[in-house]
Amino acid sequence: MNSRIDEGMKMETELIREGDEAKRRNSVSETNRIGYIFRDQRLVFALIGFAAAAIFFSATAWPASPPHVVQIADSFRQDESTHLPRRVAYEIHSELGRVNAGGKIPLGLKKKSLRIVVTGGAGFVGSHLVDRLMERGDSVIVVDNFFTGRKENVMHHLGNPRFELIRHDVVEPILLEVDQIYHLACPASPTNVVGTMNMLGLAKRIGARFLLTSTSEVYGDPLQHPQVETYWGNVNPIGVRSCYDEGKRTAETLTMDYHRGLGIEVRIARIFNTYGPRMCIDDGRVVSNFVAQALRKEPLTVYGDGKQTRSFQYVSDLVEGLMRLMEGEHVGPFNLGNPGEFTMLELAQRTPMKETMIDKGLYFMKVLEDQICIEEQSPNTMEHHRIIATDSSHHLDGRTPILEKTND
Ligand SMILES: O=c1ccn([C@@H]2O[C@H](COP(=O)(O)OP(=O)(O)O[C@H]3OC[C@@H](O)[C@H](O)[C@H]3O)[C@@H](O)[C@H]2O)c(=O)[nH]1
Repeated sequence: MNSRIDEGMKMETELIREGDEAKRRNSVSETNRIGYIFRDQRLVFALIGFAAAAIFFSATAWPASPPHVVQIADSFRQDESTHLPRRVAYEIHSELGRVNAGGKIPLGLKKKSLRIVVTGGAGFVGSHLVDRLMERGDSVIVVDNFFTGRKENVMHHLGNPRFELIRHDVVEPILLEVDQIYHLACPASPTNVVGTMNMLGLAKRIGARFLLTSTSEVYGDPLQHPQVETYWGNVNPIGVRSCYDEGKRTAETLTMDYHRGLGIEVRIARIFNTYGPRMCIDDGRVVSNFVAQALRKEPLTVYGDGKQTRSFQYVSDLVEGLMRLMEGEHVGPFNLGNPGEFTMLELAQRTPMKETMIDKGLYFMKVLEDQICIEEQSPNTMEHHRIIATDSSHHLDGRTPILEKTND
């Protein structure tokens, strides 16, 4: 019995000794670890490493609120045309750094190229816009049904990997992934409203910024001169061209409704008479008519008494205006035109005819009876000056801009 107790005590003493031994070993290894850290200034190097990493990450990380998002918020405060916040999806889109439509870009970073669809991009104005966007380095999709547009206008981009051409009528919906939509396609028919709805639907679905090309014709036969954007116009709802005027007015209404109701980023350009290369010779406008008639040595058809006035802008000025409008912050209608005004008689007199007309008496053929003439149309371009800084070299005061450029 006693020997069993002795044995137990012995085991207990041994266990205690082993425990002490283990503790001693642990404390020795702890001392070794601490010693290891302090040896050869390892701790100093580790601290320097942490500090460097912290500086690097804080310098390269995106700010919590990127500059261009701040700009959108600022512009919202300036924007009196709406009380709704702007499209959230667009801002999120921007935060991802995939698009920067006019916002500030972080210092040192190259501006991202955009994916842009231009409806009616094979037409007169559309093709010039496409040229500029391609030149800027963007990826451009042209959607055109070629009713009035021509493939030749954009042929020179075929084969460029940043360019796509789709034959499509916008009265049918289309799904594309883009950052911006320039909606130029618009026949003078009631279907233009359907096309606009489809493209607004696309803008809503993909969170793209939408620019509607409207017209000075929304002012109808204006009672105010020159026309400011706040003027509501004087339009005949049942005239022969009313489907165009009223169609564009409805398109503007829809555009603003999509903006107010769904927060879509929208721009509206009210375009005044424009001329330049690639104009359709048979589009019925006064400039192309006069040029065609001069070339055919026919009398110029001056409608009415010829005292009605128009302003004419060169197409490159218009394209510049469209792009600045799209990239800028102005929501709501914006006149794009040239402030210089002419009567149609003056325009006819300025059309170079001398070599082409046999008899000076054939200069003008007045069509007096049933031509309905809008008396005065010219934009109030105070804002236009601010954003476009008009190029006076393109004022229509003679020959070359019309004849040379429309013939190339
Ligand atoms: O052969 C002609 C053609 C037109 N005209 C007159 O010239 C003036 C200008 O007529 P245009 O057909 O060139 O065009 P408008 O200025 O009325 O509208 C044009 O330019 C502005 C755009 O927004 C419109 O969409 C576009 O149709 C009108 O008073 C018209 O009666 C002529 O005297 N002779």
